[in-house]
Amino acid sequence: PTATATTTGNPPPDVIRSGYAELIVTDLAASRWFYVDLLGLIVTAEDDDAIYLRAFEEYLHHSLVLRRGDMPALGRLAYRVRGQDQVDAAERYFRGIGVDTRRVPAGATRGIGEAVRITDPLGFPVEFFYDAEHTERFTQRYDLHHGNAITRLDHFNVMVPDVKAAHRYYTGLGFGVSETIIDDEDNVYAAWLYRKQTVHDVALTGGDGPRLHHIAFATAERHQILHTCDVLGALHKEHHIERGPGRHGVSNAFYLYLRDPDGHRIEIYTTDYYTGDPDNPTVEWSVDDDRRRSFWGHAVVPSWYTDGSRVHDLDGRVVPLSAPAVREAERTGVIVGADGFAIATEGDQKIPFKLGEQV
Ligand SMILES: O=C1C=CC(S(=O)(=O)O)=CC1(O)O
Ligand SMILES: [Fe+2]
Repeated sequence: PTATATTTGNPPPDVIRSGYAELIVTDLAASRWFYVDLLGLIVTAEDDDAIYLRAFEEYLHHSLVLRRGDMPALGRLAYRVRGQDQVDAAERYFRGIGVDTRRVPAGATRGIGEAVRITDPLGFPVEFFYDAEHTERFTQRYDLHHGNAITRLDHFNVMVPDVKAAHRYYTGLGFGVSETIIDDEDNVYAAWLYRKQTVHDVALTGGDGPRLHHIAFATAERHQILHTCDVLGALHKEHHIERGPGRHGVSNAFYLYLRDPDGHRIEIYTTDYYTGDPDNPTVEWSVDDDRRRSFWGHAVVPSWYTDGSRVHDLDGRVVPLSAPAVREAERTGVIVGADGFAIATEGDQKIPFKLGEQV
């Protein structure tokens, strides 16, 4: 995929992957239990206000920051670019398209070098960085791995009122499109876009936005996801499981969705597929195909479509929401749109035990 220069001729920054996220949490100790004791992320650094976490294959300072705040929110999504010169390119490109663009000094985020922060055209707080402190990579520290060893950050999923506009924005940054959910009336319900050579670094979910849908981490193998489920059951904390475990249609990944103590959604994800050739084809799913979200046809709980985390602007204020301008086809009469709560049928018979019949 090739990026398109702006009208001022400035090419977009060369993004290599989703780099880190900052989540605002209301109880740092409760969040520490969830992300460190339960999920097994490694603490690179911590102080009274924040915890800096990384996964076992990661050698940069962190891929997740938990920062204490009064209400849960997304503080920032950060993409790593290919070099410090691409931070400069980001500044030129985003000033060129007229969005709020600010350069921050090294250390503005502990462990991260000089970077550029924007409010992107979709309303999200996004940082572009390269320089970052290196730390020990625990890939083979099996003495420290729990049974659910998380290997790395995989992707962001964001909720936007206009998926098509968000799709245009990200393809303009040179992201490839690996998969979409569409209908026969040219509606796009969701899309998955990538810079690294897997299914996505960012996914677009239709709904009121800007909101964060989830942050996803990868494990190496499915059994590590199942171990997290067993641990939650054993601890009688099973209420943290929102959806799954299961197999996705889109991405083909094996998945589990959790809700952290503040309700932020975290996906644990493994075995998607390679997308690195220039002619990698886009997989298009019909919104009527009940295998799209869960390949085995499992119902998707309503909260997975309706809930998301509010986002901060660059000054820490909550960004107001916009609703989808055009309500999707009224197959379900639900404002989330046809991609949620589909009515499953066999021939002309509705299937009573499927979710769409129950909401
Ligand atoms: O990572 C993902 C891959 C697939 C899906 S879906 O539920 O299959 O649409 C959701 C997701 O964006 O979380
Ligand atoms: Fe995901």
